[in-house]
Amino acid sequence: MRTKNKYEEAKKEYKGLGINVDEALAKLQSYPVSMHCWQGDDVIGFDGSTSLSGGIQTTGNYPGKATTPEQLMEDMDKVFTLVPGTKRINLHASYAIFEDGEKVDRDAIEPKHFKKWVEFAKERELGIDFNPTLFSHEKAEGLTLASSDKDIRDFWIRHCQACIRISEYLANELDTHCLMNIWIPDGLKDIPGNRLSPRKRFMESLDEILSVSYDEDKVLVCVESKVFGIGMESYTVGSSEFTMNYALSRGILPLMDNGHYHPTEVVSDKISSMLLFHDKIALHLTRPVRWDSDHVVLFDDETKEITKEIVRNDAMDRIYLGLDFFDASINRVGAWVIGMRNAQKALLYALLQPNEKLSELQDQEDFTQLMMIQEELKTYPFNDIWNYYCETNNVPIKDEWYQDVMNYEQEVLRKRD
Ligand SMILES: C[C@H](O)[C@H](O)[C@@H](O)C(=O)CO
Ligand SMILES: [Mn+2]
Repeated sequence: MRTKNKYEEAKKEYKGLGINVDEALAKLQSYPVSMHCWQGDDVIGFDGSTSLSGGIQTTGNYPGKATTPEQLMEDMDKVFTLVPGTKRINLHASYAIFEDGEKVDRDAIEPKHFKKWVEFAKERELGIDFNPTLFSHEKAEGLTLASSDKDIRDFWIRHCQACIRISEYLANELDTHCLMNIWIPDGLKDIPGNRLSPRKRFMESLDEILSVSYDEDKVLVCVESKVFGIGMESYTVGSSEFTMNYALSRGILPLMDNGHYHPTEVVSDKISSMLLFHDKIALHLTRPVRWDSDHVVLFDDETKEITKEIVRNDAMDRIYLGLDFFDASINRVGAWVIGMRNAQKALLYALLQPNEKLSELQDQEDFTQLMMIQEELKTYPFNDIWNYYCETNNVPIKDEWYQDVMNYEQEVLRKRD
């Protein structure tokens, strides 16, 4: 093996800090990261919508976007050959696959519309996570689950109930849980005349959605908060306080997306508080640049701080991690690979921290040593461990994946346009 000698040397250095590298790698290997399908086609889906709404936006026009389920699956397969670790996939309801000219509206989708995804996942031993799609639809031009129009509310309630049935089907077929995340884009551009009523309607709609019977061990329903969206700058119905209180009071999971808070707030600082009150929580890993821009996840400080919180709080079995970005300005497969590899890298970085020692130093108020160790660790031979992990996972080391993506672009993506 090309990476073995350097790995053995690096292991000795980490051992000096009391870190068991083999144990860290074993933990990393089994921790699933859920890969969002929507990076591959700019959040468009296959159910007929042609433009993205809901106050989120993809920018860029890089060639080669997937426009069919087959193309999207082909691109995801390419990514899987280049990313180590255990993966799940995360689908939106708008990625339903209709066959033989059939087409139903979102409130009538059924498990059979996801049969091809189940086949795809089974062949690759992947779990599937799921999301109702309450945007990019004529009935989502105003509010959805919080609408003052009962017909609109009822349509989206039926949609979310259908999604619970589909999530249960996915969980049963794949013999693993399905995380079902509800995010609504409901909000107002300008100062509201009434903040309470839409939130009350949202609460009642959610209660009605959750009134269907389903296996709560298999379908993990969560609600994702947000602070603002494009065109909803002044008020979002599903605010952080709303979703936290709703999730806690109804025994479902809160989902925190690190693009969904005020710019100086960080999700890494929220995780420990949430863990004290919730058995399980979910995260969307993204990169907000000045706003919820959904840039590709990097190996940056906040990504590392988030993964450190997952690991050091001994919460790898309590925190469900998924990615959420969409960049159409660069090669979309490359974007996925970079984001997924960085999520894995950040988890590894977190697993290679002397957490007990750091905690002791904090309690002893030895802040100089605490800072010193954290800084010195930044130049430890982390890369030698990462390369070994990639090689043992049969995926390229270092930048060697890049040429593969470029060849794929020439041979597959550019032939699509
Ligand atoms: C497409 C996703 O569901 C969406 O990005 C949501 O999770 C979100 O973060 C909206 O800002
Ligand atoms: Mn999100």
